Formats: sequence, structure tokens, C-alpha cells
Amino acid sequence: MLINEDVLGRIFSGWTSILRKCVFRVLRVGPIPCHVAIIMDGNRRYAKRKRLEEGTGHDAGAMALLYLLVYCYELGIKYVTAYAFSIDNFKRNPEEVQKIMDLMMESVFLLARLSKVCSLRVHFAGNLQLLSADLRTAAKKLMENTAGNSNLVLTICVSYTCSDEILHAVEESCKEKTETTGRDDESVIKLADIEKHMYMAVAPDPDILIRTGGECRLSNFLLWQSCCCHLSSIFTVWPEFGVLHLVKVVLDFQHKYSYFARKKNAIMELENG
Ligand SMILES: CC(C)=CCC/C(C)=C/CC/C(C)=C/COP(=O)(O)OP(=O)(O)O
Repeated sequence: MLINEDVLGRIFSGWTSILRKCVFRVLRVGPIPCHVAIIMDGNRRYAKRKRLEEGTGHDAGAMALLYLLVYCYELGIKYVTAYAFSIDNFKRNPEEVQKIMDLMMESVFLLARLSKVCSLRVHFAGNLQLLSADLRTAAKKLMENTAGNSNLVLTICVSYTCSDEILHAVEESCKEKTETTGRDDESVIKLADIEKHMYMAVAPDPDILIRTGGECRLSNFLLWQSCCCHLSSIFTVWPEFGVLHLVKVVLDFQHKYSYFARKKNAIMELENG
């Protein structure tokens, strides 16, 4: 197991931490994204390349996520959303599925510790009914225990696909309208009703969506929310994603910032009539 309690101490100490803070101070002269979303691809390739035991790539992936959270906290990025497990991933070999679920359970404890260090709030987004009762209970407890925190908000998309999220939001909107108006025709459903019931209603739309592992697909992740965000496909596999990759992505974002700001304003004006 790669994840252990010493990790947190290591991330926050040493000369690399000082150097990182200096780089971040310079980066903060420009606009900083509010929300970064990530598709953590390439864990198995990482393990294969390093000739590690099968499944160890996911351990290293969870560590990389932990490091990213600390970098985002230090840089002032408020929201991080990670695609940890899609509904389609349940079709993988049952041993690998179990390994990822166990890892998620262990991560819950580590995230609880991190939440105290950097006032981290954790959300789990997706069809949580598909998880084991133990993991669901642990996830709900972590969400409740961190609900008062506000410096950094992590949303872990698990048992998630965006098409399932949209379907769920439409169903919930219809149910709510029927209860409140007695009408069940879809003409009374407004865009705002659906958005209110999206799992991702807990965060603003992402400014940056990163996919590692060299792929350029969204794989049913945040399709609804990513109409106006900077997409970044990175060749590096997820466990090797580090601070320099984040700095490069943020610099790219800053370079294109005025275009995205104009686009977002235009969409907001259209929505507000
Ligand atoms: C704290 C927390 C939420 C932990 C999450 C653990 C974690 C990193 C899960 C990601 C699992 C996953 C399906 C990765 C995709 O890489 P892949 O297996 O498809 O890799 P490949 O592209 O090399 O096949």
C-alpha cells in the first residue's frame, strides 16, 4: 500500500514545498481558475511500465490526487473534481473493481485527516446506490463531517456518468414539479430545475478539464458542465502528474483567459434574458 499517514507530512515540508510556494506566488499574478476537473487516466499503464503488481497503479493514482489537492489549496483553486470511477468501470475485472473500492475506503480516512489541515469539504457525486453499504456510509459520513469546511471543495465522481446524471436530474425535476404543481407534463420543467438536481450542482462549472494518459475523450464526464472550459489533454499518465504539469495547464488557461471570460459573460447574458 502506497498511501499512508506520512504522506501528508511529506507534502507540506521540505525545500520543494518552499520552491512550490514561490512559483505559485508568481502564478497568482494572473487569473487563477476557480474549478479544475480531472480524468485520471493511465494508472494501469503506469503499473505495467514500472513492472509493478497489478492494481498498484491505482494506489499511485490516489497519491497523485492527494498531492494535487495540496497544490490546488496552496495556489488558491477552490474546487477540484476527480473522475474516480465511472458506471462503466463496474464492467472491469471484479478483483480490480474491489481493489479500487478498497482504495476509496482507505482514501476516505486520509481525506478526513487532510480536511482538518486545509479545511477541505468533500462531496461524492454519482449513483451512490451502486456502492457497497460500507463505502456509502463512510462517504456520507465524510460529506457530513466536512460540510462546514470551505477553503477547498473536492468532488469525487464515483458510480458516475454524465448521461446518468442528466437522467437523474430530469427524473427528480419531474417528481418535484408533480409534487408542487400537480402537473406532470414536461413543459413545466425549466433549465434551472434540471441544473438544481444535477449531482454537480455543488460546484460551479469547471474552468479547466484535464485528461492525462494522452487521450482526447471526455468519456461521459461533465458533458453538461464543460461547454465553456479549457480542455487539456496531457500525455503523462495520471500517477506521474505533478506540480509542473499543473503550472503548465494554469499558464495555458491564463493565456486564453480573456476568450473564456468573454464566452462565459455572453452565455450568462443569454440566460438572464
Ligand atoms: C481518493 C480517491 C478518490 C481515489 C481514487 C483512486 C483512483 C485514482 C481511481 C481511478 C480509477 C481509474 C478507473 C483510473 C483510470 O485509469 P485506467 O485504469 O483506465 O488506466 P489505463 O488507461 O492505463 O488503463
